[in-house]
Amino acid sequence: MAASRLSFRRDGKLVIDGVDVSVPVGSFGAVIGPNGAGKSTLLHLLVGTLPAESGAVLFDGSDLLELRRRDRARIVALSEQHGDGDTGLAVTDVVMLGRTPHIGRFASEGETDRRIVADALAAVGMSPFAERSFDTLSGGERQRVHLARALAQQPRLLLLDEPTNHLDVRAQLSLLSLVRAQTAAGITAIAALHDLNIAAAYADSVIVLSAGRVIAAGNVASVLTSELIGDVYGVRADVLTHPRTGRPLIAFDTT
Ligand SMILES: Nc1ncnc2c1ncn2[C@@H]1O[C@H](COP(=O)(O)OP(=O)(O)OP(=O)(O)O)[C@@H](O)[C@H]1O
Repeated sequence: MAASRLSFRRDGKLVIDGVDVSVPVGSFGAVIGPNGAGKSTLLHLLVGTLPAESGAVLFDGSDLLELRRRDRARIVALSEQHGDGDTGLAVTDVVMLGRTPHIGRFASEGETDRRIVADALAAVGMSPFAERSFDTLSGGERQRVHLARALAQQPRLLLLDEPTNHLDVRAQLSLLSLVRAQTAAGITAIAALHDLNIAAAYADSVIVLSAGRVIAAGNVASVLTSELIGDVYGVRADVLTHPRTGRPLIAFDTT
């Protein structure tokens, strides 16, 4: 996946300013950066729910931004943390919405769609909640249903906006393992993350956004240095090496 020169303006102000993002197929890219840096906006540009002012998103030979909505939705899905007011739907129906781009215009869901939805719910550990009203779920349960809906869409490019938000530590690790399993199966994943240690532990590459611009990008170890963390977030941190994985381990200075 290679996005180039993406720009987006709000109230005349560039909030995404000529951004290039490249994430190899079948790998996991983390987008990090301070509040308001433009991470969510960038994901929305990639999935086409916000219109880019300029730029292209090349994936498997086509520019996703040029595709019709339905065709694009067969390739790229965004698991969001917001946008879930009262739906009045059962959990299984929310996840079935992910099948919309695959179901013929005048057709209805079939056995295959129901199996894919059941598998997606099982993958996120939400099968026991299938018939519950989505509106009664906790924040973490909703987050997992959002992911199930994106998985049911069977995208080749999976975008996740702060997917670990609301999740307890075990649910966080299991979600990231699930993303890792997806990339091992050839899916390309891009997640906006706040937890730098989660990014360091799971991502293959990191893209650092600040004020709508990419200020660093590359593999985790080369990008996540104490200098960069200091520059971007204005905090002090030592970057250690995880004793078993060899990946960066960030210890914030709280003294
Ligand atoms: N609906 C909106 N209307 C006006 N400005 C917005 C809107 N949504 C976002 N913005 C602004 O656009 C900029 C980028 O926001 P965005 O949500 O993409 O940042 P982010 O990096 O995802 O932030 P966070 O880490 O806080 O979730 C911010 O300055 C934000 O205030």
